[in-house]
Amino acid sequence: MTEPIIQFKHVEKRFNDQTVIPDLNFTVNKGEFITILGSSGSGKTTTLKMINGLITPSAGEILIDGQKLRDLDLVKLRRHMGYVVQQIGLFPHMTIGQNIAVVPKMLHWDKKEINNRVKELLSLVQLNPAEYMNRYPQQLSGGQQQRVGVARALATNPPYVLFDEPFGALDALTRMELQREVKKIHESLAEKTFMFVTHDINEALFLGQRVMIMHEGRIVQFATPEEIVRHPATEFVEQLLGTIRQNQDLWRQQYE
Ligand SMILES: Nc1ncnc2c1ncn2[C@@H]1O[C@H](COP(=O)(O)OP(=O)(O)OP(=O)(O)O)[C@@H](O)[C@H]1O
Repeated sequence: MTEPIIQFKHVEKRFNDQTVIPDLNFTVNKGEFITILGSSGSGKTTTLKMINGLITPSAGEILIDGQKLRDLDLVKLRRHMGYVVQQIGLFPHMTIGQNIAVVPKMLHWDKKEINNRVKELLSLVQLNPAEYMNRYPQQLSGGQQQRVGVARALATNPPYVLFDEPFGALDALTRMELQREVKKIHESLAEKTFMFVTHDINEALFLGQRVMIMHEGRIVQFATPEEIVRHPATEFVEQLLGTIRQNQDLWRQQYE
């Protein structure tokens, strides 16, 4: 059964006198993996940050699990929302284990529980706990650091995880590997809602059970990857799909 978990109702966002999001309406259901795709400046990050309260809407209503976001305690809300960004910001003077344990510690989990959780999460993101727990962030590759970022976001078992271009700076192969991992993690953790911002159409279509395509602050299509590929709703969506073909053509021309 579908259960609405994040709802935007006539949400508007203005920065100074510039309206970047005029009227946003959508519903995400519990357990969905949603990707948000769009060109630069289309409002993807603004939308994501309105979900965890880092940005406040200028008008309209956001409901989280049926409750008005503006009535919620934002500190508590954020503890229920994992957040993974491109510059993951691991604390350089803390070990990987300590980095993952920051929020559980704040919540006064006991030492043994934290230790077990750190090991469990490192295994989940395919990093051997014995090898990585006591290393420092600078002793890890960019891809490994992003894995730690994903582990840290999942530390307190939040029902929602928000991703903002987390793999944007990684090389293509590492990126693909991490996309597969994140997809597997979503499948293995029942009922977690993932919202994932990207400007890479391949990533959006591969990861999203539904893909929200944004253009100039509006949703131009919000549908399954199959529906988008079969029936692009606008010329902009067609152009996006066209970039996949163009890349393939470029590649072929070069080597034929
Ligand atoms: N704090 C701010 N003050 C003023 N304008 C802002 C602010 N944050 C975002 N904007 C503007 O809002 C619009 C949407 O920005 P947003 O970061 O949401 O886009 P995006 O789709 O995530 O882009 P990108 O893919 O480049 O990160 C842009 O025109 C941006 O300049």
